[in-house]
Amino acid sequence: MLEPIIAPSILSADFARLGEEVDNVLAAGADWVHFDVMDNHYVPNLTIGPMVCEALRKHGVTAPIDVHLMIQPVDRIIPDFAEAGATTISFHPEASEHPHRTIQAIRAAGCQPGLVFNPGTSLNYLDWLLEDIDLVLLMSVNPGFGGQKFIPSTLDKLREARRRIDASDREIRLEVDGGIKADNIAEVAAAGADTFVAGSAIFGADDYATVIKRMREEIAGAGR
Ligand SMILES: O=C(CO)[C@@H](O)[C@H](O)COP(=O)(O)O
Repeated sequence: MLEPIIAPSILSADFARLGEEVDNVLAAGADWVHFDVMDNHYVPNLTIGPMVCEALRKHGVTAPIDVHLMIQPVDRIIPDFAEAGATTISFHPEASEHPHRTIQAIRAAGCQPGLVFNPGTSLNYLDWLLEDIDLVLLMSVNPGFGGQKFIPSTLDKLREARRRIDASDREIRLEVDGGIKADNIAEVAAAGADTFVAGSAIFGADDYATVIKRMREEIAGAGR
């Protein structure tokens, strides 16, 4: 099992003070910055794009930026995000007409490709794509908004994704996103996740360091 990664979703940060918020959450012990891109087409909300990613890099953010594309079409924005400093770029396979081509485009742009699965999307896309990606992201809410409740069937799906990843000899991260809190992160870790996105649970806390520390303790105690 890979070392756990905590990736706060900046969707729940104060956008008026984004650079400071990202600095604070990284200083509080976060590993990655989770960057949610919504287009008001594939999902019913509109957020941020490559210019904001580039602005965070110019601000001095050196931590990995984990870009989650909730957009359709997917491919034409990939070079822009790569140039803006994205580390991983994950997309929803059903939003791309040619998911394998999209994965190749992300890799060719110098980023790590990931596939994202909505609660209702089958893992069957992994049958022929797992060996080409570096990250599997399971949504534990329907994408579009922060602050939603964790969907419990994600636990079985995580176990199935873990089984598939363990059958591969490549290093592939298993990320989970949606309704992750200090109170449920242990069961999510026990089900096989190694990378944890949390928005409201971290940015809604008075003290980011305390909640991140508690999350790490819960993960460590989960008997992974
Ligand atoms: O991608 C999304 C929502 O579409 C997530 O990254 C949320 O931003 C997570 O927020 P919380 O459920 O942790 O508040």
